[in-house]
Amino acid sequence: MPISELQISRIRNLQAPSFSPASRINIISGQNGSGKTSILEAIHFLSTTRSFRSNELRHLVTQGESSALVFSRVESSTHPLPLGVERTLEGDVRVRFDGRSLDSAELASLLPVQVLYSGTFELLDGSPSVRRQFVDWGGFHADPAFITLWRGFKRALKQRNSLLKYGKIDRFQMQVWDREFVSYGEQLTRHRQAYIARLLPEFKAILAVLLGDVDVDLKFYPGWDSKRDLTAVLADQFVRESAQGFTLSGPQRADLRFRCDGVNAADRLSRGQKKLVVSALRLAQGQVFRQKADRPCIYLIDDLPSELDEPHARLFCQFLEQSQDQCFITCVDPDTLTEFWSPDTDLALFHLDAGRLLSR
Ligand SMILES: Nc1ncnc2c1ncn2[C@@H]1O[C@H](COP(=O)(O)OP(=O)(O)OP(=O)(O)O)[C@@H](O)[C@H]1O
Repeated sequence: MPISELQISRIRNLQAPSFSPASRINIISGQNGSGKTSILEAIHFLSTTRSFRSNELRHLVTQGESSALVFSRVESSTHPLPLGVERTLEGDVRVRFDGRSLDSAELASLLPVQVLYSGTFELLDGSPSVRRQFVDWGGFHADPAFITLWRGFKRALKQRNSLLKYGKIDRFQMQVWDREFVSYGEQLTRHRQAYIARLLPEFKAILAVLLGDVDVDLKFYPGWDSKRDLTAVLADQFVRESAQGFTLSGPQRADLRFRCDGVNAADRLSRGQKKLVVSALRLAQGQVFRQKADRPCIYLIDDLPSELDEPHARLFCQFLEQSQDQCFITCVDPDTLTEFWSPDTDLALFHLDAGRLLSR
């Protein structure tokens, strides 16, 4: 569902910009500190009630204000529908869509976003939790059952960990949570594996175009030795877990492993190559989403030209153009980017000056 109208209030330095984005490509230019990334953050906030740059709301909310608000209209098969998200520093969250409240899962499913920004490299060299989030984004959008499994697993893990942490282990209670942990954990893992199996050919095909001869191998690690039964793994590690006070193996330790020429890809690739690998992953993720859901995603791409030479930036833009997704792309100088699109692509240019948005 593309966004056809946006009104942003009380986010960073933005001076209440209100605009009608193009259904396909939106290029937002401006000098350093003008607020380009903040526009992307505002759209991310609309889709998730969070920033992608900071876990703390107070950084997103304009200094001296007490809440952030983004109002929008999103296209539906008939007419644009209103969607508004507001969060206060006191902790209240209000999400209203077409006259009713949405929970976070409904909101995420309404407006799926893919983000590429400087922190995106973490997908290759950051902590495993970043890669699990990536896999789980796919699992969540691939199957409505996923969220129930994910929540069930999280609950079992939390209960197990609290029993282990407080030391007085009631064996009967532990068995109950072990059963839940294994049952949800195995189902969750099957969904994750199925998702990666679908993603992999798309990722490889995009990467072959973007990176040419450099081959990057992607493998999913479920979080324990997958040749072994998870129940047996829990039984074997119980004494060590009791000593350490938390669950050692299982889907909470799942990861993706990227290898290039037999070594960790993060240690081998240049920054530009890393950006292309991460872009290929995000593009592949959007492609798999579209095949399944038959609707586009929203891409938020911060400073697209940085790290990329002109031919690679052009190739990347070609993928975006073919995708039919709605894209918001920031850059300092729009001149290079504007010539990458075919004349019939719905394209809008915006320029930001100290938080004020001007159409170009
Ligand atoms: N909570 C806040 N309240 C008010 N202003 C803020 C707040 N947080 C950040 N700012 C300011 O808002 C601006 C936001 O910059 P942003 O990162 O969006 O700029 P940008 O155009 O993406 O810059 P660059 O090209 O350097 O990446 C900065 O000038 C920053 O100092």
